[in-house]
Amino acid sequence: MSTGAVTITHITKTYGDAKECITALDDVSFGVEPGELFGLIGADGAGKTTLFHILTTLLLADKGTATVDGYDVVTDYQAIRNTVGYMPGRFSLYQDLTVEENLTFFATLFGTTVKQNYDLIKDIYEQIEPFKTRRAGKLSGGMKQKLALCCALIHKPTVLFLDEPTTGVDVVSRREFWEMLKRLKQQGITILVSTPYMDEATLCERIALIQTGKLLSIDTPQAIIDAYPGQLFALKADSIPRLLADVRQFDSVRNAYAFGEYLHLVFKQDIPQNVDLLRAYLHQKGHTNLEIKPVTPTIEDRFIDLMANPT
Ligand SMILES: Nc1ncnc2c1ncn2[C@@H]1O[C@H](COP(=O)(O)OP(=O)(O)OP(=O)(O)O)[C@@H](O)[C@H]1O
Repeated sequence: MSTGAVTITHITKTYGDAKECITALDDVSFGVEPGELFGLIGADGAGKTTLFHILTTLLLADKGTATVDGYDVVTDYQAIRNTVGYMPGRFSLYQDLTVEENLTFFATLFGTTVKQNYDLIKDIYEQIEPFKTRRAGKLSGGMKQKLALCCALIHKPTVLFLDEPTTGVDVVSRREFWEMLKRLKQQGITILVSTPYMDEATLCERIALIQTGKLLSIDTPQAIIDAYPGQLFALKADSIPRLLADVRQFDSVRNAYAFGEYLHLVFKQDIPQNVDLLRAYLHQKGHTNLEIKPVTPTIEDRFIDLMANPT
């Protein structure tokens, strides 16, 4: 038996046939510790759902092995189905059943009752209880999300998989949702959460950055930021689109991209003359109200850099 809450070893998964083959996961290996709040961060199509489907035994990998709570995803799939909680990206709820009917249904599926495990969901359920006779299909996005989380928790799972739980949910509900995850973590539940939102990455203890089936980096959010190579600069001028086109032509620039109201830019090599030379070049190109300043990178900057220069 493996000791990690989740172990993934050389998992590869392709879809399609020899003529048109998509590699959704390409030799992915990593582990999640018991009780960890772990984030899988990647854009649409990165392979997050495929990995969750393999770990929740809904899909077989082509190659590699994986365990959840010590159980093998192939040979012990029944044990895994009883011990994990899974909140799929698209809502798993029965739209025609009411809030309480959905919850009772999921409890019954797992041979338990709402009463038996109410303690675990109490905080979350209390927020939707006033609407308990409302059909799930008539709930707001944030309320659906809370009900789906209650349904995924009602059998007291040891490992919880949440696939893009905050996609399409308003900012306040997103924040509340992450508060709920922290409280669940305090109860010892291992949580794997996938998200395309970079700001949510920093709320996890460790994260894996994934792009087109490949793991780009795995560490704590701070360590991933600290590994940013070189000094990052933010710059702006009166015409941002023209500024971007011009800096991309400048020989010593390694990467430049739009970031909020600024451009972010990193040089190929950090030398003291960089900024003066760039400023002179941009003045000569006719840019006005030019501002260039050093900034601290975010997870998103690191992700962009890793995507452009995978190691
Ligand atoms: N059943 C399928 N048949 C063919 N290709 C698939 C299938 N499911 C996923 N893919 C492809 O595999 C790749 C990974 O998809 P996956 O859904 O795992 O990514 P994701 O990170 O979860 O993104 P999303 O948020 O868009 O679901 C994508 O290129 C996707 O188009």
